[in-house]
Amino acid sequence: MQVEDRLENEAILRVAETGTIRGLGVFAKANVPQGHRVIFERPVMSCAAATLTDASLYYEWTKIGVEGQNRLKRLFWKLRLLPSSENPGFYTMRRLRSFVREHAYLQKSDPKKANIYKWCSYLNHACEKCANADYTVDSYSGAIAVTTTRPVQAGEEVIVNYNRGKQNLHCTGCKPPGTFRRTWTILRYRFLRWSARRAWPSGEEEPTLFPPGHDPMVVPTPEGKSAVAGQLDESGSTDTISPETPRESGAIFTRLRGVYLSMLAFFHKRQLPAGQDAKDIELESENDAVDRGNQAQ
Ligand SMILES: C[S@@+](CC[C@H](N)C(=O)[O-])C[C@H]1O[C@@H](n2cnc3c(N)ncnc32)[C@H](O)[C@@H]1O
Repeated sequence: MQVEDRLENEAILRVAETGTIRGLGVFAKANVPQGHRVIFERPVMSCAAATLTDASLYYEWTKIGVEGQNRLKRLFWKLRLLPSSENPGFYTMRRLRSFVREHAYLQKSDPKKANIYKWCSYLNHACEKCANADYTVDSYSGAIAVTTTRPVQAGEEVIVNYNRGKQNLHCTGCKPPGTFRRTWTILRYRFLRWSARRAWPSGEEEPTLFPPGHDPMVVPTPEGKSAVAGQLDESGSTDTISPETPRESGAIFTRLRGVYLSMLAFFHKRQLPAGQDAKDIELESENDAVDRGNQAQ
């Protein structure tokens, strides 16, 4: 096997925003030939798949402790709004469960496990025809390998076909969503990411998807030189993104957040008994109360 055959994970991939309803995705930093193993990794978290509603996830989440939880929060922004705690409450567990449902791959061990991976949990779905890679999960160790099924160009998204069970994702390649659904999903998604970024305590370094000093555009080559990954296409295709293009504007999202909070307060107020004022209602206060109640039991 040649040295370049072993380049995988961060050596040839990066996680970036797709600019589509798929949210974040995994992109190739260099041209990858067909049949190349682009990802090989072990789970960063694992729990019993059939028991997502019972103690398994709770056990795993508390077992890794606050430090482990913070490590996962660095990898997955969707977890960042959750409090790190050795005694997570109802709300935390509910968010965690939906995260696992969305991001886990099944390991066919006995009992079946739901595994979260650093790279694979960012892979998006496409139909068999449009997918450019395939994966296998080792039923013993849970290690996952993703291999390209056709050549992938630098800047192209690595996509696999994983629509199974109850997940009902469309292939955005050959079945693009309608304008309304696309706009709504992208806005909602960006708003959530922006909130997650702001939720990180000020003064602490904001978590990134890459280690410090890592330049996602520079691809290490086997000879020890560095090659700059090819620029992404300018065709406006929704399947590729330009890393230089700033995609988020703080002002717009501040305004959107204001509108969103006013809407929440308005609907909340309608549900209150007459005379009670809703102006002090804070986001998630209901869930916090459930959390506290749960912990008190
Ligand atoms: C394994 S995660 C992939 C990472 C995810 N895109 C993110 O930003 O965290 C799977 C989730 O990505 C989104 N997704 C993946 N493929 C999609 C597709 N073809 N169309 C719409 N959403 C997709 C769905 O929300 C799905 O639940």
